[in-house]
Amino acid sequence: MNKPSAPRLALIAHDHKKDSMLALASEFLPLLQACRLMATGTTGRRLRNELGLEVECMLSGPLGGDLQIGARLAVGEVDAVVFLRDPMTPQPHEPDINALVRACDVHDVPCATNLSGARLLLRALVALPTQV
Ligand SMILES: O=C(CO)COP(=O)(O)O
Repeated sequence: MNKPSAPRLALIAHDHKKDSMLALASEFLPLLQACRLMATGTTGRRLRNELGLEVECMLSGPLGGDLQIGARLAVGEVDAVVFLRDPMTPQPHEPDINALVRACDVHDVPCATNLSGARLLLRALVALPTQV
């Protein structure tokens, strides 16, 4: 991956939100192709396999993927997060999810947790002068 100054974006979606993430990624494909992407395991593999995006895949969320992204974020290696959470389904790894969102707040990293917020965030990235 050779995009040294590209924004580093983390993409995460719960199971009922994965199709929305794929649709969102299609909508912003040129931007995402220009970003350095990381994702939780299943989300990342779908982005890679279905859209051909280059994505660094962490573990699946329930196995620690959110925590891996949180750890990278805490040391300044993530510029923005799109985390399409499912507010209607209890998650076994709720503490990990909260830890990641908390890390975004602690380190003041923009984090969109629904589609409308994600579109605003991605449009802001598109508007950055160094982008696409
Ligand atoms: O559970 C998740 C985030 O909390 C998402 O993980 P996957 O992308 O591996 O499904």
